[in-house]
Amino acid sequence: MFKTFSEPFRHKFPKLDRQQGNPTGRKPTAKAKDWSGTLGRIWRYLALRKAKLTLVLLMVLLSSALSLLGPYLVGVAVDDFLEGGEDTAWILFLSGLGLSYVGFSLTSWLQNIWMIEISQETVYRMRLDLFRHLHQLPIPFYGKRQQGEIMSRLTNDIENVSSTLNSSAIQIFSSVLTLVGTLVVMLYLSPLLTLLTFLIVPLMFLGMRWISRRTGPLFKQRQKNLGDLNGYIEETLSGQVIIQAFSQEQRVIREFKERNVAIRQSGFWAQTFSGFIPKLMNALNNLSFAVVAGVGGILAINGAITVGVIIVFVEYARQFTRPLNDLANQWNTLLSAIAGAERVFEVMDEEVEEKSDTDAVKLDHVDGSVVFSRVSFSYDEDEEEETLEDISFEARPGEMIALVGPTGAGKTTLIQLLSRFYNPGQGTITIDGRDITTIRRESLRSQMAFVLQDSFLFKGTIRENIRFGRLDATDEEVEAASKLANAHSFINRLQGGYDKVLETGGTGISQGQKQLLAIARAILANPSILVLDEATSSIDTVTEIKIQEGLERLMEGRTSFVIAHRLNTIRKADRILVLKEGRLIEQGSHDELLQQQGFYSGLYQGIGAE
Ligand SMILES: Nc1ncnc2c1ncn2[C@@H]1O[C@H](COP(=O)(O)OP(=O)(O)OP(=O)(O)O)[C@@H](O)[C@H]1O
Repeated sequence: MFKTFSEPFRHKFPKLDRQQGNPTGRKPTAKAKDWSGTLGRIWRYLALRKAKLTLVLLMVLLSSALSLLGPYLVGVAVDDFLEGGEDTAWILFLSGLGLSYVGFSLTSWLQNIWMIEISQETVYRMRLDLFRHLHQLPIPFYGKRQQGEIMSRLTNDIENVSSTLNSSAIQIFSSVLTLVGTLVVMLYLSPLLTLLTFLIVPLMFLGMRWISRRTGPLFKQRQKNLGDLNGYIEETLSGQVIIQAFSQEQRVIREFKERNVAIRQSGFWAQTFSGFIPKLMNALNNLSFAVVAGVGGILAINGAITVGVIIVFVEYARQFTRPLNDLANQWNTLLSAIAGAERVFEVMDEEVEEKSDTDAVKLDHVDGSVVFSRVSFSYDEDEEEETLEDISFEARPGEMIALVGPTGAGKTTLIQLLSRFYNPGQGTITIDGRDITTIRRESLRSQMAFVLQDSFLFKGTIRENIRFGRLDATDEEVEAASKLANAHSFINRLQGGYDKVLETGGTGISQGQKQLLAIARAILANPSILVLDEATSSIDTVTEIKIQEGLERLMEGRTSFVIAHRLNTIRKADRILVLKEGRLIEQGSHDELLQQQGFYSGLYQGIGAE
């Protein structure tokens, strides 16, 4: 597990936008782009509640049968009346009709509540699977996407699936059943009138196909636009301070508008096209009604059928087109839910960080000797220039290694390779003589801790935030670590002390205090290897001295890699690695490097002159 995680570190990742290659060298996974595949996967979730689903299907079957019974009874009654049947038949007919309606309501109600239960369970599992999966994805994945966009998949898209399952799925099924049932009875009553009613089916089919070909991509586009907008909102809300500091409010609003307009447009066209469906169905309905009534009338006059049959038929013809109507209406919801589900499965198909190669080992303890041999790496496989080129060095247990070099030289990249966020293109990195690709990531990272410029703090008490370093630490251990980190006195001065609740990101406490907490966290974690990113921003001298002291205690006996900006730190380092344009151009102690009169000594004059 990670000990600390920081904003500056995370900000490195968006650079991946430019990356077309595959950072981990793994094969990209095939994405679910097909309907049947997506439906099949939704089905697998539904199938987990097979028993309930069977009950629902039973209710649908019953309610569909009962909905067919009503009109049939009306027809029988009309013929009976015209033929001057017995008075008591009315009582039977009325009670039959009443029972069929009550039964219909009851079965519909039951199928509804059971289906709600199934669909809630389904999306509950989907949400959980997606969330779990998100936490196994490699860091480069997050560099390629905005957080808000990912959140949109967890919320909007899953919600879409849920509401469709609640309403549409059952309706579609019951529509299909009613259709089949109606058809059978219609054929039995009059094959000719059935054939006439059927004439509208090809028209409906063609109309629907025309419309859904247009709405499908539009719904998908709308979901995508919604994701973009969410991403943008998340980004601008978390970047409020910078936005206001640079007076960029207007630009942000303008960019928001562009995204908002995109949603309006895709939403408008999707809704407009889908709005044609009920209109088309209505027109075709009326047409079929007129044909059946007209031809039926002629047949009745000629004595080919009874009036009762015409009444039943007209009712069935409507009943026949109603499920078709419902199907057409639910089609849109279904399309948009499939688009949502596809986006959810797309993330689930992202390959997780290899959990462990079969022969990868778990390390309980490492001494902390780190060796880079001839390591080269490029974020973009197609790029000729490598980000790191032929890097070799050794860090012995407990040594402090300073990484220096101009911006963009590759210091952070080197750390990312050491923590296995990326794998080297060439060469090997070993810890205690073991190639890190043969060590389980989790166990590798549990030997490391990071103290970065702006360590991330979660919403929770100060105690919980420090305990993040080691979850089973006692209160005494948390306080002891805080004392060593020089954080104890400032924590005690805060209202609530260790129980003060911090907001996400640690708003309410200063940069320096955040760093002291990060140091306490790292001390508690007791790692063998430390990564420190020295603060570049100015911190008041008193806090800075406290931080330095805390860091020194933390570094004692651990192999430390410090992205160093301060002369003080650099001078104390056992070895300084000087990076320039991805190459390790010099290494040695401060004095050795000065004697070489090379790049470092030039850099030193610069730092010294500051
Ligand atoms: N995730 C990424 N995707 C693509 N390129 C990246 C990524 N991260 C860094 N780079 C590029 O790799 C090079 C080295 O970057 P790196 O962040 O390692 O430099 P650095 O020495 O840590 O710089 P700084 O001192 O400014 O933090 C830079 O050219 C940078 O643009």
